[in-house]
Amino acid sequence: MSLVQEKQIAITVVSRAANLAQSVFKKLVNAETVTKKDKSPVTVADYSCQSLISLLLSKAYPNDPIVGEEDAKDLRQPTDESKQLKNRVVDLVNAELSKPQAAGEADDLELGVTRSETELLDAIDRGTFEGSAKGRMWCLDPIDGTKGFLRGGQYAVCLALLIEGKVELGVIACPNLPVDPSKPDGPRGVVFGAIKGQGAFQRPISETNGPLSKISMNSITKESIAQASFCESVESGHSSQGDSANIAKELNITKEPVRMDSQAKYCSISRGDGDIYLRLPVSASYEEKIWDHAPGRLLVAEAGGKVTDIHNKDLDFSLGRTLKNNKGVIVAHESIHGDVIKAVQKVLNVA
Ligand SMILES: Nc1ncnc2c1ncn2[C@@H]1O[C@H](COP(=O)(O)O)[C@@H](O)[C@H]1OP(=O)(O)O
Ligand SMILES: [Mg+2]
Repeated sequence: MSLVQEKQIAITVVSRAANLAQSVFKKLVNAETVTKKDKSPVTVADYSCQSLISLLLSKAYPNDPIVGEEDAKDLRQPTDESKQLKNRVVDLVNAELSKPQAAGEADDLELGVTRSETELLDAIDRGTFEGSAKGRMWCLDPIDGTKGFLRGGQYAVCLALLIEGKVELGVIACPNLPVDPSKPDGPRGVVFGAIKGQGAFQRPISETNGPLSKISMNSITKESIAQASFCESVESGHSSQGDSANIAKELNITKEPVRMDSQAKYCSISRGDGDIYLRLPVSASYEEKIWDHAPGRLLVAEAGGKVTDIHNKDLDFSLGRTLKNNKGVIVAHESIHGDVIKAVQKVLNVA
């Protein structure tokens, strides 16, 4: 199967999951959010989107492993809370699966058919692969930016195909991102995608048969770097906002940072809504997860940008479920990435 066909499949499954997430978002109540052992929140949308995407991917690629953020352990517990959550996941996924195939959606996914509870829970657990430098694997964050999802901000459904540890295909759906950035109150919901060597594109999620438009980062030079705008996490625990303010000062950037959750940051700078994305380590021990960066990294690279860590090293997706050989993430247009790295290393006192 060619990467172009794989792209159509990835866009279809991610867009379906984005529809599901949007429908949950409209009706989300606190009872549908649970807190995992590491204290991060997880919602019915996280489980449902992982189930839906893993199930559809397994129709198209029965032998491909999936590195997904969630597992179904908590849904398989014999408690009332677990059963309630599980039933809701099964209902939501089947509601989305039962919608017939629309024009433009990929063939061979058996859309229009509901599934048993066992199939849907097993699909979630297909995401427990440990990662590998060899062969093919999919990398899935069913709802990236769960905190953004809960606060009505940005969140993203994120999927990437990796071959021999390198990202070959990336698709990200952002249900809450304006289709046209110059109309923040206009329609929302955009799907982004990239194939290595073939560029980056976007399309409204709802237009399953619509054209994909090519996107690129703003061209920016050393001379215009002071006019750049940068984005960072809303959560100060995910990226040091004090360090980013000092880096901005070092680059003579005066615009306030744009704070948003999830890989929507990669998407928005890929289409020129902003110029730089800084993710600066807060804790020395945190290892970034591959599903938080795989599609975003390819999207930016295909839109003219460069993505490294604070040591100017490429992100290495071949070492398991985390980027254990990297610290932080620095994203900017190729023409200014070196200058941004210099400022980062000066402020953080690293080389
Ligand atoms: N200490 C941390 N440093 C960086 N990222 C983190 C940290 N803790 C959690 N994350 C991850 O940041 C991602 C969201 O990033 P952003 O702030 O850019 O929206 C989530 O996937 C979250 O993982 P998790 O879902 O396991 O909590
Ligand atoms: Mg995430």
